[in-house]
Amino acid sequence: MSGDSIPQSPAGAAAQAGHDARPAAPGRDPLWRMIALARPRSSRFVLGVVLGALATGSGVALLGVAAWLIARAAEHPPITALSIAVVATRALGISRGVTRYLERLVTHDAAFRTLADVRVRVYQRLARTEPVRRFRSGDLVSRLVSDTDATQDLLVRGLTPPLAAVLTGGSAVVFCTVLLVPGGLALGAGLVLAGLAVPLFAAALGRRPGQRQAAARGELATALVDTLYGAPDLVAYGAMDRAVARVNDADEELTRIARRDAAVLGFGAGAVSLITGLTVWGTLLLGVAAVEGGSFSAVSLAVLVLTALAAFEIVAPLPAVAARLGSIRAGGERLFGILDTPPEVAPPPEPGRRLPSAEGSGGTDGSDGSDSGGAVEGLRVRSLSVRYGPQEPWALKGVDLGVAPGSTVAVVGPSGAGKSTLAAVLLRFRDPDDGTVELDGADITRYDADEVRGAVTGVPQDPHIFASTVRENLRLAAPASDDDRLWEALERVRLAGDVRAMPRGLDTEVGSHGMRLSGGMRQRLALARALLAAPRVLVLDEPTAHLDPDTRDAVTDDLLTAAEGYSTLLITHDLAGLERVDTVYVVAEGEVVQVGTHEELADQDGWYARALRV
Ligand SMILES: Nc1ncnc2c1ncn2[C@@H]1O[C@H](COP(=O)(O)OP(=O)(O)OP(=O)(O)O)[C@@H](O)[C@H]1O
Repeated sequence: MSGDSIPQSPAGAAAQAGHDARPAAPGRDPLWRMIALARPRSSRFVLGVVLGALATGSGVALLGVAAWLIARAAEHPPITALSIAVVATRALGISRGVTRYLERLVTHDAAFRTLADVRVRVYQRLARTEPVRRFRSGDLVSRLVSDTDATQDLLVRGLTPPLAAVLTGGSAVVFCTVLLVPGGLALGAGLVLAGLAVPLFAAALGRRPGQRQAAARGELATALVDTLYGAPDLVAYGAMDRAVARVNDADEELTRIARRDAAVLGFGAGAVSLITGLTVWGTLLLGVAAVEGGSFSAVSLAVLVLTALAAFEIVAPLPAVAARLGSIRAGGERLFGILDTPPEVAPPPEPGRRLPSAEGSGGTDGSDGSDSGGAVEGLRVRSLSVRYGPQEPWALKGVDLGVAPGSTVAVVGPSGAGKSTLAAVLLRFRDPDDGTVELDGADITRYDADEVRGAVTGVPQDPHIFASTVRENLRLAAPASDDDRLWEALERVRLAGDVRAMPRGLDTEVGSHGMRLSGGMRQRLALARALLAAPRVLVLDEPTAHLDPDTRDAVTDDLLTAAEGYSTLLITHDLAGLERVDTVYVVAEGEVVQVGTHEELADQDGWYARALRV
């Protein structure tokens, strides 16, 4: 069959399309998309804007009333003429504090709740693994922490204060215009300049450094994580100085950006102060002229000028917020870089559907029968073809193989033959482009990845051992397991003796990445963990790839002994121990080229016999 002529199954085509797409670019500005994340809490944010407007409005009104009170008091009126203003001053002073407190409470509460939703979405996306493999670890941490926090920054500082400023600023302008039209217009012009023109300019100035800031933070985190985790190798190869220099470079870049950021902030604050001064002077001069003309009272002049002065307090924080929009937008882009990462496996047609039980061998799940008709027990791979992109060569081409219940099957072949691709399909990390994989008669692409991984599990080439105790590493697979079950699993993989000899037994800390264990012990621990999950099929993907030749044979032997009774698929390029497996499939360039027992293949002319002789 010509590789390119293999037709694609719907699931494969969907996954292919998803895989080939770069992180989806929905075309909308990340700032709007971040604001849209807050939609479920929109009523709280609206309440926050109203409270913010009341707080700033109280502040402006307080100064206006205070100005009236002082100016009117200078005319020595009867005390009753001042009593309402005295009460109003007290009331406004209290309401300013109370509404400000409530505004902070409501908007922060809404922002933190939104942030919690966003973090859950990001973690759920990461749990589907594609982003974890696509991004470097330090960069990923930076995306998880700082870039997710950018959403909070936008919602708390970038959303409610400008909207509250529009409400209060507009009211102040209307009030001042009612007092004195030229004064109100001057205030309006000043507020537009300070609250709109300066922030827009600050946003334009801050856009470039802001964009670079998020990436620079990611670069610094990546350089740090690489240096810390790679320290032994860096020291061994004398490359530590270069790694530290990379960290320094990233740090200097971040400092340069912070300096530029500070300059933009300084410009914004200075420009607002200048405009405030000029506008207040302008209203004062216009007011004085009106007083001299006899059309305006001296008391109103005091109110006009102090109201104008107070109104600028509303817009003063806006340039700083605007200057940060560049880095917030860049943080949003990086955040959506994770959320938009396309899935490598298509979602099943009926999410949440359970795999039919092994005893039922298909047909018990109420399916339409297409994945249970003529069901065979165990794992069955039929005409499986996979490639990593429409232009890529086929990694697997029309592969057929089966693992009967309780049997052990090995897939062997040279590097690049497609063995790991097969493991990825079986564990539902990739979809077939053509063909099917059936577990006890059920097509695995019709089930959620988690459901499939509960039934097909195993030991990857480089299993992750968590920086915790032996017990916790084991209980990851079966949290309810008691110690007897854990010891049973350890006995089975021949690790119990080693763990008993450890100072704290099951409570021994194994170190980061299991560094306090030998390579063989790590593989055994990973297999014990897989056995505790009680899978229907065990997939051992090159379980001894990282071990030295002496340990390799013993570990393979022990793993095969431990896996006895399970349906086991051993993927390996190492032929040691294969006399113990029931069937060996030889894969080369994505195709099955030989099938048989070890003895049969050893007698045949072919890759297997040649590899045995090496
Ligand atoms: N993520 C990927 N993107 C593109 N091509 C890939 C990817 N992973 C594997 N391939 C290609 O698919 C083919 C099969 O690779 P695979 O890793 O499955 O082989 P393998 O037999 O497991 O090799 P090894 O023993 O060296 O791991 C190779 O040509 C490889 O270059």
